[in-house]
Amino acid sequence: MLKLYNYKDLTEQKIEELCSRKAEDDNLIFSRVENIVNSVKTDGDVALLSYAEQFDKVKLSSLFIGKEELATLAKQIPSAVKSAIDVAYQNIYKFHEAQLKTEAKIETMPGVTCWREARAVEKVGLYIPGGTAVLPSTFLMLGIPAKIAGCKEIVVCSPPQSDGKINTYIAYVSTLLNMEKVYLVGGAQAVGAMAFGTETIPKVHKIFGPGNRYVTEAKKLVQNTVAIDMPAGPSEVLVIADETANPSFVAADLLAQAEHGIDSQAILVATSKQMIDDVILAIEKQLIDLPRKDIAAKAIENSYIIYAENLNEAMDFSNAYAPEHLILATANFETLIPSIINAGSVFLGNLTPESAGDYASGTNHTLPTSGFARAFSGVSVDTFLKKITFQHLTAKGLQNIGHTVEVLAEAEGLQAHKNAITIRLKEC
Ligand SMILES: NC(=O)c1ccc[n+]([C@@H]2O[C@H](COP(=O)([O-])OP(=O)(O)OC[C@H]3O[C@@H](n4cnc5c(N)ncnc54)[C@H](O)[C@@H]3O)[C@@H](O)[C@H]2O)c1
Ligand SMILES: N[C@H](CO)Cc1c[nH]c[nH+]1
Ligand SMILES: [Zn+2]
Repeated sequence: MLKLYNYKDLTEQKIEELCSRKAEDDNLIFSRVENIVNSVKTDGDVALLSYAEQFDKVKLSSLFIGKEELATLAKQIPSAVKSAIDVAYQNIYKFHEAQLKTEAKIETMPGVTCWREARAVEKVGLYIPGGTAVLPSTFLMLGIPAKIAGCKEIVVCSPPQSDGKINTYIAYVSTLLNMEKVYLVGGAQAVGAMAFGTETIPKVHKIFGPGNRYVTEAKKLVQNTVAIDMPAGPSEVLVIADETANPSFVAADLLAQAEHGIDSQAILVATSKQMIDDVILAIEKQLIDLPRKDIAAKAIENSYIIYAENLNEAMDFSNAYAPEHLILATANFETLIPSIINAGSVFLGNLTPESAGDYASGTNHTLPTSGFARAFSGVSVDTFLKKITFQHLTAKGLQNIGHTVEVLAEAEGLQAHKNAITIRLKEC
């Protein structure tokens, strides 16, 4: 069961260790991923077909499913799921569309105007996980902002099913997003394929999407060649609970992330010892009925509880940990918001389950894990855009700024820089 620590007793070193997310086999995973990515780089499709046999247990006759077949598969989904996907699509679209903003042009000096314009990354690769659970919700979370941003070429990779096809829900989302095809490739090999290109899979400029440790390690590895959204690995949740929390709700939220995989993290930081006992009991009770109880139990075993004396201490730990998801299971959540420094996405109060954001409220569920929330944001329309700066100088502008640039260029000993100003000033 969950290990329990008292925040007051934790040394700096212990806090670092609790926040590190290191695993004993990290080096092994890295070297496996390196081998996979290198063999995709050298052997292309041959390697992809061989990895599909090895990891996905399928002999593929084609590395992709085209638009027509996707449409046929999409027709097979039950109407209740179709309606739920449609609602999620609309909410995610609405929230992300509002992120498109035009910036004002700024006149920094009379006649000197500077501004930024957004342009979509032209070729993007989306990874849709499909190992232990197929995640059509991730397809919505990546495909919708990519479309809103205006990306020209969208390459989609997801592991094949054992029949060599793709899940019907994934097919339905691909029709909603008007995708041409879905490539049947998973894991580190999918990341390698999108980074270097193969005979079948186009090379992209930026790779997006979550995945297991293999996928995430591969994304980190290919960064010399291609940009990535962020490291978005095994799911994490940190719940801060005080005496106003509902222990059954807290247990449900912890288990929701624990069921993603045995390497998920489900951390409770509570300010009441009674609450801790009640949450542990509720976890034991709820686990019994979960189809993925073995996975969830293992993840819970790898996680821990911290007793903090007050909400400030709890928030200090949370900021050090930088969780992918932070749930404030307290009626007093408003007062805590200003002290949140590091978190991927935050869920406020006792009636806001993380599952709402995972599927349908509108926010993006592709979020930084392993402490990367200290420096990265989750996926948004911005992640698919580059901001290009522009400037224009009139004759007046050149006269106003000229002397400053000449002096600075001189100070740096860069005469040609200075001349580019002087030669123009002579003309106006
Ligand atoms: N951070 C986020 O935003 C976010 C969002 C959704 C999901 N997730 C996480 O994504 C992950 C999905 O993992 P998954 O495994 O279900 O699907 P996945 O698609 O990420 O990985 C499946 C692939 O992993 C590869 N693989 C499996 N075992 C391997 C081995 N021994 N050696 C080499 N490659 C191997 C195979 O190619 C397989 O197709 C979960 O950990 C989940 O928590 C994170
Ligand atoms: N919790 C995951 C992000 O860590 C996203 C997800 C997809 N489906 C269910 N949950
Ligand atoms: Zn989830």
